[in-house]
Amino acid sequence: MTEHEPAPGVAKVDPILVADDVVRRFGGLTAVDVDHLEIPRGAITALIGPNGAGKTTLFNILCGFDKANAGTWSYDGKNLSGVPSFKVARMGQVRTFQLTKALSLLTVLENMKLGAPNQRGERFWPSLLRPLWRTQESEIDVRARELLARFKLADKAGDYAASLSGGQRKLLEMARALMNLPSLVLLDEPMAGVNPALTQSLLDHIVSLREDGVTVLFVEHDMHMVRHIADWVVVMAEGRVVAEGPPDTVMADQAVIDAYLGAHQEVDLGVVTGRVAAPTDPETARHEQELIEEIERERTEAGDE
Ligand SMILES: Nc1ncnc2c1ncn2[C@@H]1O[C@H](COP(=O)(O)OP(=O)(O)OP(=O)(O)O)[C@@H](O)[C@H]1O
Repeated sequence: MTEHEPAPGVAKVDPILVADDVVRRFGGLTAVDVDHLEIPRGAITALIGPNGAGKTTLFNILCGFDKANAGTWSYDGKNLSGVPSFKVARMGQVRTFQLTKALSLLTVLENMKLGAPNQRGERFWPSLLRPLWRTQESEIDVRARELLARFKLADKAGDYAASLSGGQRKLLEMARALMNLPSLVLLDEPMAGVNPALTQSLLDHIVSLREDGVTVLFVEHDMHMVRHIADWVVVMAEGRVVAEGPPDTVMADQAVIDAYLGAHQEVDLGVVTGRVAAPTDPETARHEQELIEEIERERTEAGDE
């Protein structure tokens, strides 16, 4: 990946995501203070670090779910600073987001359709061009069902998402992100709250994304979880990137061990923790609500026909 020893901020041959001088403060607390970070294209990168290291905050900034106080970041050479998350998604960089209460009241198939790009959000034109809209609808339906089959959720298509187990929800979140044909997928603790049997299946799906040419960046609290699948590991502590490199090199790095042990995480290391729902920026929440209302209208129309 590089001719030099891996060090925080190391340059990559072909980065897909580049961040510079990104700072996020909450009152007097500096949650993120990253000088320079490059995410390699076509690889699986894990963002790890102890509790409170700033991983989630940085992740949310990179995909437009939170705003930084300072800094710039770009995806595929396009500046993303200040771009809201649903526009970031249309550019091909998609994050998974946890099933909110509203989304769990939709069926599994409807959840999948919500992940499709450039359709309902721009609905004036499609409604004027109804036949075209219908073609797009059936293409979306086919893609959704193919992905559900791949993620072994085909027989759940008509079930409410609320009825899925924790692990199945994680599979649905990942499958839904793929509706957007992304080139970069950001996964927020994909293994959190998942039983060991499904963890292996989730890990396999992450590896299969890379095989499809998709770049993956995922946040993980448990550093042992990443050893098997990450090509590259970025370690954060106290808002900063303290180390990066291949998993085995990083796990043996004294700065990394100190960061974890210094934060008194030794008891927590093997634990897969449940996470709170990711925050939603107001614009994305409004967009999501509009989509839900439209699905509900379509359900009513279908019932009337
Ligand atoms: N909305 C917020 N308001 C105030 N402080 C916040 C907010 N979000 C995060 N923080 C603080 O910023 C710091 C970084 O938090 P962040 O959630 O990014 O860490 P993390 O590395 O993802 O930790 P974890 O593994 O526990 O999820 C913490 O001290 C946290 O308390």
